Amino acid sequence: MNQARRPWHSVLKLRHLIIALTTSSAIITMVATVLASYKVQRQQLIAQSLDDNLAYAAKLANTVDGFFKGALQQLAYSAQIAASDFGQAEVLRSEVRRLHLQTDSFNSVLIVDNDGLIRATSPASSPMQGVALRDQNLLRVIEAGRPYISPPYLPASGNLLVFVSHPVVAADGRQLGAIAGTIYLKQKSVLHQLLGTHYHRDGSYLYVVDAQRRLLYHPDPDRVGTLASANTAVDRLAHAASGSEVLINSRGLEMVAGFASAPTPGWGIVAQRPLAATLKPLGSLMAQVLGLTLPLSLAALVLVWMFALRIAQPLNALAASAAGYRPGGTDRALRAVSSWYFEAAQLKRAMLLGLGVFNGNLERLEKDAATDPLTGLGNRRRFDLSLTLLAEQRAPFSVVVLDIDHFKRINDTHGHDVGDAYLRHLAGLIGDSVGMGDVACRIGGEEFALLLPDTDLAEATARAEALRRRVAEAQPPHEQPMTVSAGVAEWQAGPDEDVQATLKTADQRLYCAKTLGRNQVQAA
Ligand SMILES: Nc1nc2c(ncn2[C@@H]2O[C@H](COP(=O)(O)OP(=O)(O)OP(=O)(O)O)[C@@H](O)[C@H]2O)c(=O)[nH]1
Repeated sequence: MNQARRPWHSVLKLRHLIIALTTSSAIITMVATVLASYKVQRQQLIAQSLDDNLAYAAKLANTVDGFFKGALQQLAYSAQIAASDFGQAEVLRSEVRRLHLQTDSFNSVLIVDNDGLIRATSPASSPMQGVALRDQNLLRVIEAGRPYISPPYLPASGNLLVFVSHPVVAADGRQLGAIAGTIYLKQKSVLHQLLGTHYHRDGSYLYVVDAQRRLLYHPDPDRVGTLASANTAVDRLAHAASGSEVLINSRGLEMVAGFASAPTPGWGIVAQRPLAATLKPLGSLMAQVLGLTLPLSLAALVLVWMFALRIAQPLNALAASAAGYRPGGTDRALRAVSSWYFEAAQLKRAMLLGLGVFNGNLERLEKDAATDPLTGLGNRRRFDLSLTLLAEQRAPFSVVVLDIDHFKRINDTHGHDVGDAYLRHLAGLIGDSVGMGDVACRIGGEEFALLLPDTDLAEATARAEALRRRVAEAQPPHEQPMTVSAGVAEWQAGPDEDVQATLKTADQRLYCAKTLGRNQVQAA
């Protein structure tokens, strides 16, 4: 079936609007809170991880730096001993052995003379014993003429290593050679003890680079000795800076990195943790935030809903009253509306005021519709209605029909206006003669009628006679005297009683009064 669509304003109610408004504002507030909280928590987790990694990198850099300072002091001490007896092979061998075994700083120790010839090694089994250094990098141990830490070097043995060396200087200041300790980069060495096996299951790791960006330590052994991929941490370490930042590593992963440099070897240490691992607790943190926010938001929403409904209630009731007018009912319904706040109270007051005016107008219209404008008495309509009403109530009554005698003459002689004055004059006398409950009407041109409830024929005739006499005796509005004739009839409730027949009887008796000479009352 094709139903006509209702206009939106007849479907959309204030209650719906308020609920929609409050619900959407509650949802927006909650989403904004959760988003803001997510952002703050994320920033805090990253900041915390940056701080942790920087602190860790700085601690390790400090340890590494301390180690190299100590190692150089040990080499300086051994260099002094070696210088005092540089020609004594046994002294040199015993010193390198002591340094190697006592300090545990180096994987091997060797003394080399100015010609590059290795004079003593520990362990003694080292294949380098007696060999002449040919490699330019190694020759720098001698050429440096100062404490020196070499770049990574891959000797024939295949053990990637760095040299830490100190010149051996005679008492007269001549350099005799150098003493050097090796630190293996790929095999177990002091470096691994210092840095520990820094490995977390969450993907955190650290690596060490030298000033030329070569990797000296890395969880992936294949990368040790190669150049570190370019990133800002490595760039800044090349300038001996320290700091922390989020960067992308060689595998394209976002990492939260802290970095610090160890100035003695000129190395940099980077400790980093995957951003994803850093942000892992975010899920449970957000669940906590939601767990706290959601019940509060829902409780606030329910409260706002309830309050909104209370606000809408009087307006709903006022709107319902305005939707249809029921005489008396609308007025009662409006008065019953509990308008508990200013605007609703004002609206109710205005509606009651409007309804009062409307009811007044209605009453006046009804009255006007049943009133004769010339005399102010009831008109034919009022007379007929009253007649019907009395008959319906089965209450006995009498009817008197009155007519001005020779009224045409008054009109013809003095004019219509004077005629009207006579009509008003008679209406005044009739009005004075009726009591409570009686109905006096002008039912035709110069014809009047009285309905007298609970009045029998005799009493009605007496009252008609009294009225006739008053009219005859009263001072007329103009020089011509005025008399009236009247016919009286009585109505009693009964199976055949017809009010129209009673009226007709009264009319006939009036006609009779006219024919019998006028100025008289006929009741039979
Ligand atoms: N001034 C005035 N005259 C009216 C009005 N209505 C009716 N008439 C006049 O009333 C007169 C009635 O005349 P008739 O019915 O002949 O009766 P009458 O002259 O009173 O004579 P009887 O009734 O036989 O005594 C007419 O001249 C009407 O014009 C009215 O509202 N005002």
